[in-house]
Amino acid sequence: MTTEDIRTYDVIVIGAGPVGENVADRTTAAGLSTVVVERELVGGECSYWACEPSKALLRPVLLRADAQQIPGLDAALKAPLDTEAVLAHRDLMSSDWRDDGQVEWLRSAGIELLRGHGRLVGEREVAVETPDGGTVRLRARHAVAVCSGSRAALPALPGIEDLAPWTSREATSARRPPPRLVIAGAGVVGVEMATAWQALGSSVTLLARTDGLLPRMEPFAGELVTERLREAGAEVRFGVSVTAAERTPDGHVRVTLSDGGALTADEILFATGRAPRSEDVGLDAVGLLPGDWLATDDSLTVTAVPGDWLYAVGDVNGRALFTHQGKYQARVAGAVIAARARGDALDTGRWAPHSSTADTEAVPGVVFTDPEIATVGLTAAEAERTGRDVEVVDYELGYLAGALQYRPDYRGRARVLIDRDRQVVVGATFAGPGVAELLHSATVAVTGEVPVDRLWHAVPAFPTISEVWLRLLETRRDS
Ligand SMILES: Cc1cc2nc3c(=O)[nH]c(=O)nc-3n(C[C@H](O)[C@H](O)[C@H](O)COP(=O)(O)OP(=O)(O)OC[C@H]3O[C@@H](n4cnc5c(N)ncnc54)[C@H](O)[C@@H]3O)c2cc1C
Ligand SMILES: NC(=O)c1ccc[n+]([C@@H]2O[C@H](COP(=O)([O-])OP(=O)(O)OC[C@H]3O[C@@H](n4cnc5c(N)ncnc54)[C@H](O)[C@@H]3O)[C@@H](O)[C@H]2O)c1
Repeated sequence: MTTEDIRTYDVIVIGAGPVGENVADRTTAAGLSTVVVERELVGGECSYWACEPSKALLRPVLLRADAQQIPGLDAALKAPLDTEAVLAHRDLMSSDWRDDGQVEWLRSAGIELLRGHGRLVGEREVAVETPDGGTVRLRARHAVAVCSGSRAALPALPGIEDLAPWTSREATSARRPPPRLVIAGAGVVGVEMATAWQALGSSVTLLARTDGLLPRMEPFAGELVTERLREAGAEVRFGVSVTAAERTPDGHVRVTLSDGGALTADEILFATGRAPRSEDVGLDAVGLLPGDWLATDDSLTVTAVPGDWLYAVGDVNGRALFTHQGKYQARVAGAVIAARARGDALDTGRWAPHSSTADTEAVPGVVFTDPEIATVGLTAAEAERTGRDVEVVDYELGYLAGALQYRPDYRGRARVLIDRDRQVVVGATFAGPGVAELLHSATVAVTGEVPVDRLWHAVPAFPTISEVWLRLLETRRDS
């Protein structure tokens, strides 16, 4: 290798998903020359096989579910969805799996793009295997940020390689609804995709190995989603998992279940969690184990590697697997890299600019099902598990004038957790139609550590679903 093969930048970013793009944006804005290495599409999982296509599939389903209950609109909305039109809109929202727009954005932001597969090969060094079969060696003056994301984790079932099951990628990009779709896994991907494909024409069987859906959330969230899925015609089964599955000669899927039962379907989706995309990024070259989550401290620095030059940001660090949270980490990591490059001391205290404190205190998330589930901070079970002394306050959203205006058959519930010592909200869950846009009020209350007494002065407009905040305070006062 000659010296001409080596290109030097201030910062190298591996992976141009939403997180890598944001790290690069922040370091470039700080005046650091930055190259992003991408082996597939600029925009990553979120733009093409996750957030964007899934929400494009779900929006018409949720809107229709609400509108069907509104007098004057109900009759017009009884007909099935126009599946072809929904899928065409999904294609548009996924930019037809072309990344020209995002490549142009990188260019306009002054970020260099190098297409190819990047691997760490030493301290501050990355080798990139380019599409033409060549290798480009990159050297970083300051930092390398691994933003390689995550992929679907499949269960270790015999013969799964020959089964060609759906993962989140096929579930978000399929060209038509399979007549019968079995979904294994009752987390966020499982319930969102069950909601979408049942409405788009599939007969969905959703298998949860737990005794409810969305097991990491407040139990009422999963109960409400189960009710609606069943009303929509899906079969939802608890306490059962897949023990074997095979593709039959006629292309169907034969599924054997842990309860001794069996199912035949056209496709099976494994929505059984994520694994870090870290098996082939050269972790062994820096003394780490390929395939592991890349653990970091709150400044997103990989502390197991000396020298404060290696960062892991977004899904690959396993801290909070959401686009918005990865982008938050990217803003923090960008500030950390820039500060270290200038020789400035870091400010890593709680809620300080160089600490991703929200990853542990206030991760917001919305599940776009009917009804929507919006959560931030702790659940009651997490509070109990971690020994936090909290007051739990519940309110039925269907009692609110704003909820009944929104949808006359409104069913939903809200729960907030109040830290007894500090008298601040440390967790909130809203489950009901249209609650997604309510979530940020709770996120602000949790991150701002707003005293509960002050919340009495935050007056929600009438008649909105936000009045739940007032009702929760009144319920607490009167109990
Ligand atoms: C079905 C589904 C729906 C979701 N919906 C939502 C949602 O509504 N809201 C939300 O907040 N989150 C959602 N998520 C989660 C969200 O998609 C992820 O949190 C987000 O994509 C993580 O971004 P990232 O940049 O860390 O990783 P990714 O988006 O996975 O991007 C990583 C990039 O790195 C590239 N790469 C990997 N290895 C290399 C290498 N060695 N060399 C070069 N390039 C490499 C990949 O090709 C990819 O482009 C959803 C996830 C799924 C599966
Ligand atoms: N709207 C959103 O923001 C959104 C949407 C989709 C995904 N996501 C993100 O993507 C991540 C991945 O979602 P996910 O649903 O794949 O993972 P998840 O971890 O949320 O759920 C996986 C589920 O599969 C179950 N499971 C695991 N192995 C199993 C097996 N062998 N058999 C049966 N069940 C099994 C688990 O008990 C769990 O309930 C989530 O953490 C979420 O943050 C976000």
